[in-house]
Amino acid sequence: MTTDTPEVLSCKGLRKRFDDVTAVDDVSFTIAAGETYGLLGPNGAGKTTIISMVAGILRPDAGDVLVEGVPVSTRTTEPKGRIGYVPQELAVYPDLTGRENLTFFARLQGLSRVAAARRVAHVLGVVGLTDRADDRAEHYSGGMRRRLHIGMGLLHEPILLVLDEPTAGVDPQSRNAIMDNIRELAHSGLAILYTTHYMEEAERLCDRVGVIDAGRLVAEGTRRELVALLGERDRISLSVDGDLGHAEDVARLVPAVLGVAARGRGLELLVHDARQCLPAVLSALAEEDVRVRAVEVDEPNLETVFLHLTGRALRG
Ligand SMILES: Nc1ncnc2c1ncn2[C@@H]1O[C@H](COP(=O)(O)OP(=O)(O)OP(=O)(O)O)[C@@H](O)[C@H]1O
Repeated sequence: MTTDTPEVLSCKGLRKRFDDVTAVDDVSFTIAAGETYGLLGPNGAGKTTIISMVAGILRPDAGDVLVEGVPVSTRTTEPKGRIGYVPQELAVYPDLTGRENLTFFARLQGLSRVAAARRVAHVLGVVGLTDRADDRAEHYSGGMRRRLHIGMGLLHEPILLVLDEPTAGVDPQSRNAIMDNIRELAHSGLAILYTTHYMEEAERLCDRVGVIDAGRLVAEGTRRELVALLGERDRISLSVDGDLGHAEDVARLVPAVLGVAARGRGLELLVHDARQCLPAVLSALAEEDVRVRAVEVDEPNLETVFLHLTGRALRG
């Protein structure tokens, strides 16, 4: 890589241990301007630890974070000023209006009264809260509070926006609004680093995805590139009655089954050829009195990729 590459963020060989837990193990990736990069992994995989190091809040044991080629460290303010960091915990004052919340942070960042008012009005528009700007935040929905929170990360005009599970705990409609906001921000040229354990979000929103498992980046690429890692493999979804753990154990023993994960009220199976192996799966389950209510053969998705790479489900 040369110094004039268009990468906004470059992480090289990041490592972090907490006592005897290796939270992040040799993670490297880059994000270009206008690109949305998703870190996808289950709870505890190390996503928050990675982005805390990117945001300069946590010092890596090894490795570097560079923003436009300039190292980020916990001791310096530059180039942290180029990063908008939106952590999981909401920092919204409920008894202030949306506009007052943003103005408070804009003034803390040293903007004059006039400059703050102008910037806040712009950010309220970006996050779609102009109509409700003068209502107190305590009357906002969870999704609106999240968007206000994202707005706080945009006040200082960052070039890199870092979002830690920004849709956690919001309803599907608000989730869509948040994702629309993020897409617009990427179109405007921001580089976006996004963490999620929702496969659907990563698939819809991210140009490239880094799959994180137990602190390691186990694969990286576009959705198409990641699915191509599976080769000629199919995904079978089964809805079953009764003991899901037992059904999972039975399915795992069928020779043609490459991976099994319990999900919701059913099982996801990774197989070589669904049509060929389905009879064996169904008869093995029937022999063990597992009742199958529905069978679907689907295109592989990022969940299947995760199952293939780790042998486990992304989420239960
Ligand atoms: N301050 C800390 N002290 C000790 N262990 C920690 C600390 N922070 C994180 N860990 C551990 O490091 C690992 C990675 O945690 P991290 O929060 O980065 O995962 P995550 O992928 O962001 O999960 P989640 O989606 O639940 O936030 C976990 O095993 C966690 O328990």
